[in-house]
Amino acid sequence: MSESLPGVVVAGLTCLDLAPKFRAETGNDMATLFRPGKLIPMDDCHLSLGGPVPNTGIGLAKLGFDVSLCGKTGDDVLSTTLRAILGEERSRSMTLDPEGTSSYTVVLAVPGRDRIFLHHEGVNATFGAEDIDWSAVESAGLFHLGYPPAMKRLYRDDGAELAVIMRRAKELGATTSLDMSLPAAGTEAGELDWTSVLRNVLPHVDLFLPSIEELAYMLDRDLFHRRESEAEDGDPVRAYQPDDYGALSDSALEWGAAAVTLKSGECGFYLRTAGADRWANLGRVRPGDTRAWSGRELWGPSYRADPVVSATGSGDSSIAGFLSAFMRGFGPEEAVQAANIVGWQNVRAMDALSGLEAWPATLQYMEDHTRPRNPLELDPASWSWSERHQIFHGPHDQETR
Ligand SMILES: Nc1ncnc2c1ncn2[C@@H]1O[C@H](COP(=O)(O)OP(=O)(O)OP(=O)(O)O)[C@@H](O)[C@H]1O
Ligand SMILES: O=C(O)C(=O)C[C@H](O)[C@H](O)CO
Repeated sequence: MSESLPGVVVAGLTCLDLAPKFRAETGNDMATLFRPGKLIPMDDCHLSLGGPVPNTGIGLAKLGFDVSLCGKTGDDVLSTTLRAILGEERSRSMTLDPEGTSSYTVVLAVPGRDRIFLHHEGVNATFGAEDIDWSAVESAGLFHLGYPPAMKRLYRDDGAELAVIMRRAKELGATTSLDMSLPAAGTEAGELDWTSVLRNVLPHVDLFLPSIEELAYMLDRDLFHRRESEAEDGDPVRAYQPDDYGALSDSALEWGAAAVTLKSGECGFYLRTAGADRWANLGRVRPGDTRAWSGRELWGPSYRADPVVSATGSGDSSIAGFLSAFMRGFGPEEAVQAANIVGWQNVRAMDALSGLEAWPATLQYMEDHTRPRNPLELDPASWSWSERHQIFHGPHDQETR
């Protein structure tokens, strides 16, 4: 018998990713690599869709959901390419703005280094409520929006337009989820008071899904810079402490989210949830067992990928995994595992979508407890490991184990 799954609308940033492939022999010493006047011999260029609209949207479609994509492109050759990759059917709900340029990202994925993005905002800067297919939201179970920090109209005026969109989606009965991106330092988004934006927006967001670095940047800039300098040349995510997760998620829950997840790259996926009262106020997609989702603090280690080809879009993919389990009625432990599995599927491929598999295969990976994980060391005095769920329970976790 086929499953009956809710419909989904995914809105927000859409772009074209151009990822020139570096050769292994090129090495990864950045100072030597990027010198004025130099020619770097490259392999072919991987062309793919970028941003949460295609990455999370098509990710969810691969996982079995019927998804409407609400993004925006200009009327140019990048748009023609983007729409050709997307296909006619999926492009139908996308807005075409004849006045603007399409957004693109040049992805510099130097082997063994975190990727660098050269990003052009293009028409994502003017994306607003009128670019959303509200008739689809009326019947959708879930409305997901991603990357306001790279979408000017959504973050200006303390996020007024974003708040309008999230409120309307909720009023139309959809469960709402929101993903972030890292505001670019030194730009308007980077200098913004994100606390005011989040205070305005989070009352209308059920599932808030940023990464640890994004939320630290938005709520505690000193902490963000401290962890960055502590990491020196390594991954700053590794420098964050469990108490940072607790403090940052506290604010997000206090301002109205029912759940906050903090994506943490190789350090895995963290989930914290509000109490039962907030869970009673979800949209059409809601857990069968509200209690299982109330007052939770869980952290699942990531899965070992060998090799990690590119982490581009791993956050978008992990969200597709998390939402997929959530919308199928699984508990929070399984939703965290699904996020880590789909994030892991993602990093095995250059782009955000080619590594992703269908739900039955994903479920099999989730159930395989022998699959190797990356190390995650948490203080056993406050974090306990559950053999049954293969997950850590934190000091704020209210479930009796
Ligand atoms: N190197 C890795 N090995 C295994 N899993 C990974 C790795 N990097 C990311 N993941 C998986 O993908 C998830 C999301 O990654 P990450 O935390 O980097 O998201 P993000 O910062 O939002 O990313 P992005 O903005 O790059 O899409 C992680 O929680 C983890 O499950
Ligand atoms: O990997 C990331 O951090 C991304 O933000 C991926 C984006 O969705 C996109 O593919 C880059 O343009």
